[in-house]
Amino acid sequence: MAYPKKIYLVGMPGSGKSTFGKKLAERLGRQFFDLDEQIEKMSGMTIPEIFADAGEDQFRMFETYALGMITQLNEPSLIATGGGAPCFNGNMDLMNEAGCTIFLDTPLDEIINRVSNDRATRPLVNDMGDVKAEMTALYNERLTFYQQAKFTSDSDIEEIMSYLDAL
Ligand SMILES: Nc1ncnc2c1ncn2[C@@H]1O[C@H](COP(=O)(O)OP(=O)(O)O)[C@@H](O)[C@H]1O
Ligand SMILES: O=C(O)C1=C[C@@H](OP(=O)(O)O)[C@@H](O)[C@H](O)C1
Ligand SMILES: [Mg+2]
Repeated sequence: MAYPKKIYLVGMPGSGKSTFGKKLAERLGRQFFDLDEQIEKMSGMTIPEIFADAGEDQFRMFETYALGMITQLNEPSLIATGGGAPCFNGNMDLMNEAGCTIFLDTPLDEIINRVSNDRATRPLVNDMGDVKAEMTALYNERLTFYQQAKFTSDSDIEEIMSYLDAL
């Protein structure tokens, strides 16, 4: 059977959605979209600029709009979402209705290491004082959304392919 037309990766910032998403899209032979890149193209601003100049609420509006646009495209695609995308404006329901959602469940310690080395491009993390404590709190807040994904994996491409093959 054909794979779902839309496959979305969800998970914490730093879990590897953008990096792993490209690999998985290649393996599936389908188009890859990074939601943040689409927002940057659409707005003509970088993600840090949007947060600084327009604020997070405006960013969330752009994010939901871009997600809707990509979801409506007819061709099959793999979409790496931003870490907050599933947690606002009913986006998780939209993704679950439109296709298949996969939670990249990278261990929190690994996520904290990665984002600590990579703060400038991540406005949410850049504003954190105690990254470890605040990332842990964010993870606990968001887990309820991420757990609504149809499948969970720690970026194991073979495990994910087996799941998709069995659909
Ligand atoms: N499997 C991996 N092993 C080690 N580092 C990784 C891995 N995947 C991603 N990274 C690094 O972690 C950071 C976050 O990855 P990214 O793909 O941007 O995550 P996300 O899109 O979920 O925020 C980047 O610096 C990236 O190079
Ligand atoms: O977790 C978040 O709210 C965000 C995560 C980022 O994407 P990544 O998860 O790809 O880093 C980006 O959408 C924005 O900085 C907000
Ligand atoms: Mg990303």
